[in-house]
Amino acid sequence: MANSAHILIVDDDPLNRVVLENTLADEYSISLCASGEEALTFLESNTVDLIISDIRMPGMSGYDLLEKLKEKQNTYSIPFIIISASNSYNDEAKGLEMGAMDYITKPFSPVIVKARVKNHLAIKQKNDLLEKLAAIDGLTEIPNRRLLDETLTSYWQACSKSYEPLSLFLVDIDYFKEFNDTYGYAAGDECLIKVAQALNESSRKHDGFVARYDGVRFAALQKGRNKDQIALFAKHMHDVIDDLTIPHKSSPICAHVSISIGIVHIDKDFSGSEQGVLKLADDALVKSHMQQERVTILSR
Ligand SMILES: Nc1nc2c(ncn2[C@@H]2O[C@H](COP(=O)(O)OP(=O)(O)OP(=O)(O)O)[C@@H](O)[C@H]2O)c(=O)[nH]1
Repeated sequence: MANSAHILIVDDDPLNRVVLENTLADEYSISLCASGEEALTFLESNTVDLIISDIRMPGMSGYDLLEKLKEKQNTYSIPFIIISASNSYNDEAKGLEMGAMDYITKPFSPVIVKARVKNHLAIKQKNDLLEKLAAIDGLTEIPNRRLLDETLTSYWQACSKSYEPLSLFLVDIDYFKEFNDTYGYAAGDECLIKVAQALNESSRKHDGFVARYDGVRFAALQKGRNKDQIALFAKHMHDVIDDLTIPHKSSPICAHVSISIGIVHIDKDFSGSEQGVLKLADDALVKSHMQQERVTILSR
């Protein structure tokens, strides 16, 4: 990231902006804003890796800007460096306590600014990697249950506000215990990886989300689709897994690995909780198993 990192400089003084830009432009891509308000608007449609901001600016101060950024999920983790003419310990302490990563006083040494920026970008890169790893399932390398819970909450909030339909799928690999017993646990792992990757790829192609839910079950989310489209997507999931043609000689229902699907389709009724919907999807999956249906869709 370091060489292609994008840095936002916020300062009302044009000369300060130019000096900082000249200090960093050789190594990074730089954007400039002349006020906190302008920076907030800029960040609504742009992503940056680090922000360097003055404190005292007309209108919104650097502290106010920092406070606003800390309130938003998409900006709270951007490293924020304060650059200020004030060498008061109180100002420095206030900035650091509010979550700024560093405090540099003006006039500054270009070498020191460069070194500090480089260090903070390296820390951010490691934090981003850790965050990514914490959201990925170790075996299948698709999103894990933690990311599913977060994504379900954000889809749930968005759909209940916009009255868009939301569908939650639970997908189970059929007779997987028998698969492990027949082919061995390592082959079982390989099968899980293939199924997970296939479901993930097809779901991403259709603007959806898939995660490993537990053991051999996966959860998928789709927004804004009516019941017919959902039934069609479930058929597509079956086709994708059928096309893998992974032999399963001990399955009583199919010569190769197959899946069962339970779906809850929520059309406007967002009462209750996300966890309640997961339970309903589980009920739909149990129904699919009991009635030997490939798909069960419950609506509410
Ligand atoms: N190889 C492998 N097996 C796993 C893993 N996680 C869970 N399993 C096994 O998957 C099997 C799941 O069994 P069940 O939940 O009973 O499901 P099933 O045999 O597919 O039965 P139905 O759900 O009725 O189709 C268990 O035997 C688990 O030990 C894993 O990461 N790797």
